[in-house]
Amino acid sequence: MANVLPLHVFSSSQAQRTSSKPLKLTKRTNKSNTSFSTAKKGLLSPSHKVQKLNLEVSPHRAVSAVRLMRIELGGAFADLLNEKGKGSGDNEMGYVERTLGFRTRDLDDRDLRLVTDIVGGTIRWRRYLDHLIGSLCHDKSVFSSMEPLLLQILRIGFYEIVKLNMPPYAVVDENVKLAKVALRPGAGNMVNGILRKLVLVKENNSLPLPKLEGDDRAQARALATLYSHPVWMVRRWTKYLGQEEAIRLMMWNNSDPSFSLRANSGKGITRDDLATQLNSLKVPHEVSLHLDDFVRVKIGLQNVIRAGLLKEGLCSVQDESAGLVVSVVDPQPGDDIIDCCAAPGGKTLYMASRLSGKGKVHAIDINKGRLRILRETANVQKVNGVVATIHADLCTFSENSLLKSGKVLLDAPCSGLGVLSKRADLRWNRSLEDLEQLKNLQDELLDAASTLVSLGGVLIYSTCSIDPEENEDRVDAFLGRHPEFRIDPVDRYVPSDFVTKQGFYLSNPVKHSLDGAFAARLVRAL
Ligand SMILES: C[S@@+](CC[C@H](N)C(=O)[O-])C[C@H]1O[C@@H](n2cnc3c(N)ncnc32)[C@H](O)[C@@H]1O
Repeated sequence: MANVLPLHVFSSSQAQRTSSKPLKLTKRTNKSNTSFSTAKKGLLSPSHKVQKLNLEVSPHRAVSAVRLMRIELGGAFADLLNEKGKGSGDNEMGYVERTLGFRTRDLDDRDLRLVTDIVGGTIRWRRYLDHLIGSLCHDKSVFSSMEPLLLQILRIGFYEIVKLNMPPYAVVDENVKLAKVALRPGAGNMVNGILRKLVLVKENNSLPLPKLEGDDRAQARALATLYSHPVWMVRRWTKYLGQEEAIRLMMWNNSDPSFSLRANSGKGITRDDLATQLNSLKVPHEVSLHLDDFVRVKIGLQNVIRAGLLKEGLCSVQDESAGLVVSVVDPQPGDDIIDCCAAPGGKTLYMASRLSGKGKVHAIDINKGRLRILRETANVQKVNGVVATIHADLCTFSENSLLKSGKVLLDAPCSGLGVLSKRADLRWNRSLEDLEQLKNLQDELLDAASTLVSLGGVLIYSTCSIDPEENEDRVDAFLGRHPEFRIDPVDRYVPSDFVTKQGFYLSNPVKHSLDGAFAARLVRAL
């Protein structure tokens, strides 16, 4: 980290005496009005002469607490790639300084790993953790009016003790220190009291958790707390999958995600080349059983990012479930493909790499910024010669365009219910109402995309959802409106294990240990 300004090292006792605390945290009443102001302008200004360095607070906890605040306010993402892709340690400490008014020592690799684990885990387990915290506060109003930073510190402590099984008294001490320095001594005392109660009930094996009993509603509420998901998701999955399978799915969503890397054949990189690079970086990996260009990585993605493999376009992070959607499209050299909702380009770029320099992928998207990312990545990955971007609303574009193709992909906006293990915060940002709106949008986009399919051509409809109402039901409804289309079973394109009875592609997180994804091939009559 480039410390260009003189540092003033200070201790927690000094911190408590510091009168110009930059953080003003409002009381938490509900999520939507949660707010906190960042440091006073003076502390942010480049002319500020002294950075306060606190060596007593553990860096990963300070960074985690601030990141959790930012995620709740919508200013950050919880997934590994976003947090690490930015080169991160420096950025993160900058946020700590601007938010809390002090820096800690620089984050090392272990700290960065801990931040990832703690932030991801604390978000996934939020409902469970809040239930425990609320139960151990001496009265309900203490929890409901708790200030946001204090709550985040408690969630971190609870997660470390209950889910990471870290040495409890060290966790108590460290989080008390953080609360004292970042807030005030009284906050430290409160953290101390509640965490110590937790240690006691955990040691006695008497965590105050709900029992799975009563009617369906009561059981759904208990499961939602025990496995930390919104109640509506539990009810939906119980209805579609049964209780046991729903529990397995929630356990998958709460597990540490693994990532797949795609060797970029567009740049002449083979999977063997990628494996050699990973070996030299000491990143353990396994080759994909389903796709020639893919490897799976459980740990060490940080090393891959730091070594610049992504930046140089040698490989991309792409889940095999998304790669298999491209297999369903079956791009061949010389093809002209329309990708209707293309940005940020995961599938466009993989399809482009499979064209071996011949043909074109027309990448349409309504979002200019995401489309710019797609263009830049296509340049880096050296597939820009076969990618043309079109910034447009698919619905108006399809009304006015003469462009038609024998292969049209609609990777529709969806709930993302198949990718909850990677997108830790997504479960809390989705509602049943969103699902209804998305279904209408999916129908509209399907109708629009279908007009771009030439006679005898194929429309591939895909989502990263496992919800039948976004998948099979949308296809059924489409076929009802468009009798000129029929289902083309996907068994020629993906392993039989992924083919549903109706001939669709479905990757099931529990069964395949991949993200959930869906695709249907719909052929237009000649
Ligand atoms: C699921 S994402 C696509 C992901 C992409 N296919 C990939 O593999 O990286 C859905 C995309 O649809 C785009 N979108 C939503 N409504 C649209 C519309 N009316 N016209 C065109 N694009 C739209 C969004 O901007 C978003 O980028």
